[in-house]
Amino acid sequence: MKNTLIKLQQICKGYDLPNGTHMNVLEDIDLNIHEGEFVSILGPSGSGKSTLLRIIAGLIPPTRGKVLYNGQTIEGTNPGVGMVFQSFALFPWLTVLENVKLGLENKPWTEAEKMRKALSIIDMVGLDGFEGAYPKELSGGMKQRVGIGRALVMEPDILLMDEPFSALDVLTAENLKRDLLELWTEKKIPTKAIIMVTHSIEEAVYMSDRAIILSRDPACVTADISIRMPHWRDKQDSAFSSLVDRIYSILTKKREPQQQEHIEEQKRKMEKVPEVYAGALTGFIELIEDLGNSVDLYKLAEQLNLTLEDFLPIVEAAQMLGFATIHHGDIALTDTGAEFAIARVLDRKEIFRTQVVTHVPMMEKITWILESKSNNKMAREFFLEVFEKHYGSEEAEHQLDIIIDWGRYAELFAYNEQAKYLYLEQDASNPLTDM
Ligand SMILES: Nc1ncnc2c1ncn2[C@@H]1O[C@H](COP(=O)(O)OP(=O)(O)OP(=O)(O)O)[C@@H](O)[C@H]1O
Repeated sequence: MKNTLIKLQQICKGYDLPNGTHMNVLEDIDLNIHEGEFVSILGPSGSGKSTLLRIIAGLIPPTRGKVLYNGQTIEGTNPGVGMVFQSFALFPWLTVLENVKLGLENKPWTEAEKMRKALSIIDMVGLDGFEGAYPKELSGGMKQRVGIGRALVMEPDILLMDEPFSALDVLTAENLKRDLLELWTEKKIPTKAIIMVTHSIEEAVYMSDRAIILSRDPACVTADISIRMPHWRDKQDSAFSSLVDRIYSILTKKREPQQQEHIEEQKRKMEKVPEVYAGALTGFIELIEDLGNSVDLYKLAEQLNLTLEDFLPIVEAAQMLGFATIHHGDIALTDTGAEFAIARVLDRKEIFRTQVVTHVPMMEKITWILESKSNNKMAREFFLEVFEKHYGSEEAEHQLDIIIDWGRYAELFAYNEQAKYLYLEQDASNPLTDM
């Protein structure tokens, strides 16, 4: 059995929001990372992937639970990790060499030793000749090479990477992935394990030995998948694409049929809606219909040139509203979805209305409130305050925008953009009546 480098024991993390409520982000995460593993962490946007990585790094403490590194509980920053950030996080006033050497500040090595190690790592990450350059003189890919060099120069046992390639263009990212993988697989670096947060399933399957998949609200580990193909992996290979499909299915898995109490609980909790406007959803359903009603999600995302982050909410919304189902990585329209795709505008709105009222409990509450008011109107601010109590202020704005968009498309209510209030359609003839 391989040595366990990192052990997460029942990690929970929550945040107190400014309005006095509490949001649980991570719940009871148990995870062991072993020597020799390259592990990817995948999950929907906002699920808590970065939070988990920061807890492993000791940059933020868990609310409950423990992180052990080599069997020792971590208090404060984890001495065994080096971290690479999506945004590179370089100091613009320092040269490449100075940025890299920064990682060595706390190492008990002589200045000459630090210099030797820094120059050697700069060479290894492909920046030989750029030691004296400043970040503004470098391309994005080169900046991230500095970011990786700064983490690796510390000779950390564990390299943590938070979406290290997502700020780079595709070719640059591919190039850097190959170079990093070469350092890792050919053991040119003493790193014992790598943990990478990514939105790209393909990247995870290409690079890592294990994919950990998180759910959302709060995040739990829903799957832990071994990736046993030897390097270098061929993305065209059927084993490669079937694994990508499998992970896609897990990430887009429709919720299991729920117990009545659970449904009631979700209603109370005001389940979040995916952040997708009705127009985008409609276009997506039309596209599936044009492609023959059923299509491989992974290939579709690739063809549309969308990242998982862009794509998942659309798929989630289509499932949530009963327009589509996912099976083995393929998305297929339901009968309602197929009917919606070819319906005329007014029929389409009616179908959308039925689906939204059935599947989004919040819609019924909003229309009920508007009906109950004698002037059939209510300020956006009122709903925002209610939403803030549940989601926090930033999320509340997004959620309300989507709910308003869906409600307007379904013609359940209208919205006055200038005066910022919701009102029932029959009031549309006189939208400026006093509130
Ligand atoms: N300091 C904080 N205070 C309050 N909420 C926070 C804080 N940091 C993160 N969050 C919230 O915690 C949740 C998880 O955030 P996190 O960045 O870990 O998710 P993620 O999966 O990495 O997201 P993404 O895929 O979009 O990068 C989000 O809802 C975020 O708004």
